[in-house]
Amino acid sequence: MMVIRGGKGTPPNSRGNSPLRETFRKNARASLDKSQTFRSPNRRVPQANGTERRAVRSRGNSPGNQENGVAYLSSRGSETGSIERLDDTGHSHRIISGYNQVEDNINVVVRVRPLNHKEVKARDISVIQFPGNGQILVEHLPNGGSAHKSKLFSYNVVFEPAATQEDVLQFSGIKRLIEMAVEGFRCTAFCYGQTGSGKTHTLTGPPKLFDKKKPSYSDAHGLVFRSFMYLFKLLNEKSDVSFILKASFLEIYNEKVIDLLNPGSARKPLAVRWSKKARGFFVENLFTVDCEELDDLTAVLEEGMRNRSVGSHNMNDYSSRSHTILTVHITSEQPAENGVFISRSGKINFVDLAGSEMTKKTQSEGKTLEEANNINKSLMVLGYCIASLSDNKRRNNHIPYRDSQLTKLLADSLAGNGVTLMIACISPAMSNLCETINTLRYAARAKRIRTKPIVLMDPREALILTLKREVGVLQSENEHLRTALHLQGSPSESLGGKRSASSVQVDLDKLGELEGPQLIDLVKLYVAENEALRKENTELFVSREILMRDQELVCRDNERLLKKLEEVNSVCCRSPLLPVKTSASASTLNRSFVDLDLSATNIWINPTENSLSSSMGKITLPEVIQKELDKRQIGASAHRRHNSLEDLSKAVNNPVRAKSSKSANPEDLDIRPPSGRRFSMAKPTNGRAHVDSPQRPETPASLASVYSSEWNLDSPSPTKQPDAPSQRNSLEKLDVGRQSKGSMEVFGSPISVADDRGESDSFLIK
Ligand SMILES: Nc1ncnc2c1ncn2[C@@H]1O[C@H](COP(=O)(O)OP(=O)(O)OP(=O)(O)O)[C@@H](O)[C@H]1O
Repeated sequence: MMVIRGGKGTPPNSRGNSPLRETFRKNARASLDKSQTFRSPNRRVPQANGTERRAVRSRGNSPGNQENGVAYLSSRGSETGSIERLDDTGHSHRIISGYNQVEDNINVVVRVRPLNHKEVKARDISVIQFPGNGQILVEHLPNGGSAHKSKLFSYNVVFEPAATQEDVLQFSGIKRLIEMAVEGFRCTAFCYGQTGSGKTHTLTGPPKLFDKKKPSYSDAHGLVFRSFMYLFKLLNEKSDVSFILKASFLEIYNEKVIDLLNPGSARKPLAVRWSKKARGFFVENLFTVDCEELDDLTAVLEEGMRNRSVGSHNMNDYSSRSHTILTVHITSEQPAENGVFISRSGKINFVDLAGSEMTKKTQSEGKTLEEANNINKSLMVLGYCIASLSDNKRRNNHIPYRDSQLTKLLADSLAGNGVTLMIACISPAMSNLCETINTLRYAARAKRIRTKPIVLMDPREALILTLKREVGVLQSENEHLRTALHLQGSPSESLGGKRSASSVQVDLDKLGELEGPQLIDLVKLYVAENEALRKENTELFVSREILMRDQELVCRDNERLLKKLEEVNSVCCRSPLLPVKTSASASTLNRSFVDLDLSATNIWINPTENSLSSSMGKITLPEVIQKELDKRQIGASAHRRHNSLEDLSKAVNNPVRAKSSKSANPEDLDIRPPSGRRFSMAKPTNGRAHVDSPQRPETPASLASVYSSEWNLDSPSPTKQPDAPSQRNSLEKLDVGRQSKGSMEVFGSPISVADDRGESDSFLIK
């Protein structure tokens, strides 16, 4: 298993000195050095003056993406262009041409192999022309009569017969695919074409390359090995990211999945199953090898190549008799903000499809014929799937992935969240015209398929990241509310003394090493802290709202009393008995809000109890009035109600239902039905809570009539007691019994109050 650990706070050189990393670097460097030998001999052409001229150059409007002076044809850009190579005689030959490509469609490139010895011997001619701009012109198509017609096809990139293996690596778009796999995408590169068209040659190299125990590196090495080297080069550059590589190699032979890394003497087939969790097919018990170094990946490739099924027929002496899939899983861990690591799981599949065969031409018989039939059948299913997926009308209908093992395993690459590159291999020979046209049509259809690439991220870490952000927001919001409400206490208190996730010092270097259970613990900690903060947040909002309501009631009562006083003064006395001045008037209270400058923050702050009580203290109320007020618990309510908040909060924070006998005092709440219409709760009778129906709303106006006593603040003698029964009822309604049972939810969640028979009703607190 390759682990290049990194993280915030760890100096790169200290990581670089780890023996594991040093081994990796040495190997990667050695392997990359070997890559120098891949340089095509005709890449630099000796000049008459003894200098060397670069043999690959761009022409026309080909992309200006220059690397070491070599023009690169981007397969994902919007440019069109071509690349030429100068031959030994100094003549230029175009080797590659490209056309702009639409993002997220399957990227299709075509490689045309040279005429082989057999074809040359048989004086076969090439029917392929290369007009440039990613186009292929196929000539000599039968036109029904004696004349011939031609057909033009367009692809992302076209590799002409002179293109080398290195050119395919550089210009096919495989490099971008590897980069995306490292970024967490699921990528697939697959070769398609008739038998003997050069699929295996393109992916892995010529036959017998892997027959030797220790193959020497050569120009002949195909795309897979070159991709491995590019992958390690990339990983080496990303020193701040840790990577874990794993590889598997399988073949689908006669519809049976065989593990090429662990075939066993009986070559027992493995089952292909559907994973509900991953929503995709997978091969059960497939051997997966941890790969620390490039050599490990190469060993996987060599082992698989040695174990795969190869046969001989008329058109290819080393014909693949199976479809092979080599997969490299790339898991990365990258430090993100707040000491959290982001994990991504990408992969890249290299798929070498067995070639379609015209059994008449290949003269297959017996075992080879059976193989050919299975190959053709599975390719036909693949063809159906591609045709359906490329047709906008049919792509949402049933796609027959389940009809072959191949399509099951390629389903995600074809239509899922992956990124796919198709390399269509064709023969230029006239004798293969029919198969060539079929392959080109196939490829043209595949080009129309759109995929939706997504990055796979570890959900636990994504969750940690989200929770951490949320905790931060809630903490600052709660801090703000606490300051506004003049409340003491730290968030840790609100967690009930529990350890908070934010207090845990996450060691960035060690986070990546955390095992599953430890990560789960961390997530749990964050969830707990998040919940506690939410609770606290709710409590603070409840406190604020209730204090506001209390204040409002006190102000209204005060105003009503003052109004009555004025009336009494004007009716009973010739001259006013008292200067109408109370420090607890609504205007005063409102002024105190202004003084606190809360309008700006839109946060209401309860005027300090001291200021309220001191101002109230200036007023000597008549005893009977004081009694009445005490009875109704007005004035002192702010304090009392504040105390009851604790209970209320407890009730609120307990699961939806909570006994109100201990928790909320409904008197302290302005309770409204869920519709928002306000109504009151009647005083409990015989221990029962009675809930008035919403059809009998109790408005602030009706509450205003509660205090109908007429009194003179200067005069100790009360003039009237509250007497009207309706008013008394209202008063009683206000003074809802503390014994009533109920349950509630605050702010958007219903509160229900149940009597001792279990009947309940729900409310919203505004
Ligand atoms: N671009 C090329 N340059 C030189 N030789 C090539 C090229 N492409 C293919 N060949 C040669 O053609 C022969 C057949 O190629 P290969 O085995 O790769 O075909 P294939 O498409 O994989 O066939 P099958 O489907 O039967 O496995 C091999 O000897 C291979 O080396």
